[in-house]
Amino acid sequence: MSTIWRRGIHYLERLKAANIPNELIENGQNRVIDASLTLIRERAKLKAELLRALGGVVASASLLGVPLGHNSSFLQGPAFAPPRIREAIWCDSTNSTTEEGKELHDPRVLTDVGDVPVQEIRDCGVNDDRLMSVISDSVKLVMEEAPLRPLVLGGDHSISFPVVRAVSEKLGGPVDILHLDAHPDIYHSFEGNKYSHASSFARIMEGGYARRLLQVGIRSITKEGREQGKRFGVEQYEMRTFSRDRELLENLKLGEGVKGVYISIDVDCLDPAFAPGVSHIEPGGLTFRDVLNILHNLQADVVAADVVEFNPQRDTVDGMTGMVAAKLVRELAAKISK
Ligand SMILES: NC(=[NH2+])NCCC[C@H](N)C(=O)O
Ligand SMILES: [Mn+2]
Ligand SMILES: [Mn+2]
Repeated sequence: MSTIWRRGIHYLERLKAANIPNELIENGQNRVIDASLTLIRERAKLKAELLRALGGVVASASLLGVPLGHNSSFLQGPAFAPPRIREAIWCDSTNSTTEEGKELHDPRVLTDVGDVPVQEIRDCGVNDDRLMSVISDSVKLVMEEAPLRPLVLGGDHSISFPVVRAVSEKLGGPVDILHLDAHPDIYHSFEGNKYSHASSFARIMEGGYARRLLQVGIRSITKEGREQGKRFGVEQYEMRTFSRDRELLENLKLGEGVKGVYISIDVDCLDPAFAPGVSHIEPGGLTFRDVLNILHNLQADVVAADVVEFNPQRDTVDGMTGMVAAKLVRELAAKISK
């Protein structure tokens, strides 16, 4: 697949070459984007009205799918993840109770506002600057509706930048970020793409959207990854020292003195034995229980979270990684809601 196709500009170029007036193109793009935001806004409003009528809910997780895969440097399958994750969340092979006893069918724990229609928007020739703004705006629409808090389903990891930007702008200050990943995703730009999934945390740190960034599960890091980490004061916990760091990571307290805590889980933080359905297979990772121990013991006010990089096109036939991603989402919903 050509880079041009992946960046989604070919369609616009073709329309322009055919002498279609800019105004006509832009007007259509605006209408499609407005319609997309309207659907998310109205669903968020409805869910929040119901919760406020119930009363006594401080925070409730609300799913927002961002089916975007074109900023991946390798495979684009993560664009197909959100519906697979939803399907696995409600799969009858399990039940709707989280490990610590929260009930997922209870809207005070989890609701859903649907997906940002990424493909439909790109099909109108919308570029990535604008698309990233639409993602940020969608996240803000969810946060607008207390007690909803966004629980975002990726998508490749590029989506964390517009999501964290929105969270920080909406809350009016930086957050602390717990980022679980095999990779630091902090290249200044990757293959010339500043929105690459391998650069999202460079954009987040440059923007001043995070005070602390803790990266856990790291085992594929280049010289630039380490240098950028130092430059931005990132706390990088590498797998090669995990047995030593475990104690600390399983007793984290984050977010004091800032607006809250954001959790970003790249499914490839897990060892491929636990999660083979990812684009970037990187042996030597965390066990599923390592991740849950870190999450369950974390002391934090989690204001939003994402689960990214699940690639259904690389999953086993029984959808094992879909269940893994779904369980991460379920446990994050439990962590967020209160
Ligand atoms: N979000 C991700 N899965 N990023 C993977 C980035 C892989 C990239 N080749 C690197 O060297 O870091
Ligand atoms: Mn990543
Ligand atoms: Mn990764």
